[in-house]
Amino acid sequence: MENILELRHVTKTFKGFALEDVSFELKKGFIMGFIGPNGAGKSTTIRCLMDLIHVDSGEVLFFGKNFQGDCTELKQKIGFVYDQDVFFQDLTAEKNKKVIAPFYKNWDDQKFYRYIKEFGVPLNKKMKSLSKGTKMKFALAVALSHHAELIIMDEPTSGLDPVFRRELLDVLLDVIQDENKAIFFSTHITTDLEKVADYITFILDGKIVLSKEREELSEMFRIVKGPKTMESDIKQALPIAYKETSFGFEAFMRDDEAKKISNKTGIHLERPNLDEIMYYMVKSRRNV
Ligand SMILES: Nc1ncnc2c1ncn2[C@@H]1O[C@H](COP(=O)(O)OP(=O)(O)OP(=O)(O)O)[C@@H](O)[C@H]1O
Repeated sequence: MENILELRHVTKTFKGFALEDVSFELKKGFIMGFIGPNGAGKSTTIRCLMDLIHVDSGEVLFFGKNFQGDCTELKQKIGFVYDQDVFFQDLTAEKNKKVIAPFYKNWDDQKFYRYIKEFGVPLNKKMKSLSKGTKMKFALAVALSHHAELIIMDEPTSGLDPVFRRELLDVLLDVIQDENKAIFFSTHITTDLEKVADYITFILDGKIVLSKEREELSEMFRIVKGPKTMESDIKQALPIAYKETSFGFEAFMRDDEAKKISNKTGIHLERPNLDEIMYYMVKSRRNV
């Protein structure tokens, strides 16, 4: 199956922070969630792939091709939602649309107005007077209205109320019905990803620690709970993270390690959700 997006060994160094050897791929027909704690490098990675900042080394391929220096054609194929104000703040939403639409060969006015109506964006108000969430809705409507093949979004659901967030997830699932498209977005709201993401890529301290199918990821780890008397058994089983609780202990470990001790009396295994996976991985800062 064809990769719609591929990063190969991308590095970018700032004073005090570096993206190191960032590699992952996204195939057509799938949604990938990009997660990691504050300052892990999500926005920097997205800026690198949108060529808003230049990579020091490595390669970014879209549709199997390196578009470096030939972004005009590429931008037609990508719907991009950025985490900053990119529209003309003194113009109304309608005027912004009039400026933007001609840049896209496949601009679809009907689709745009349908989303604007569905999302409840007032077109006659100046951008600067719109709330953060409404600006995000406008940005989403634009990104979805030019038949882009790849939608890239930096924290699109932050600032959105839970009702609209849910509606947006439905829109994303609808977009991905077309198996030639793909969606890549960063977020801190992992419950959104539990609903829609096929793949999860996790970045920590500028390095990719995981890029896996969501289903596979949920089978990869276990939270193991047990009484204090089992402490030495658990420590021998090489937990990724371990903490004492009022009942005994809680350990985060790989499923294959957890299985080895699962039949011992008092041991209880739970499947972690994405928040818990992120929590323990960040705490341990260990590669798996
Ligand atoms: N232009 C820059 N110059 C120097 N440092 C930068 C620059 N841009 C980003 N950084 C640093 O890179 C690190 C990663 O920032 P980035 O915005 O990519 O993180 P993030 O994962 O998107 O975080 P958040 O979840 O808080 O949005 C931070 O320490 C940030 O200060």
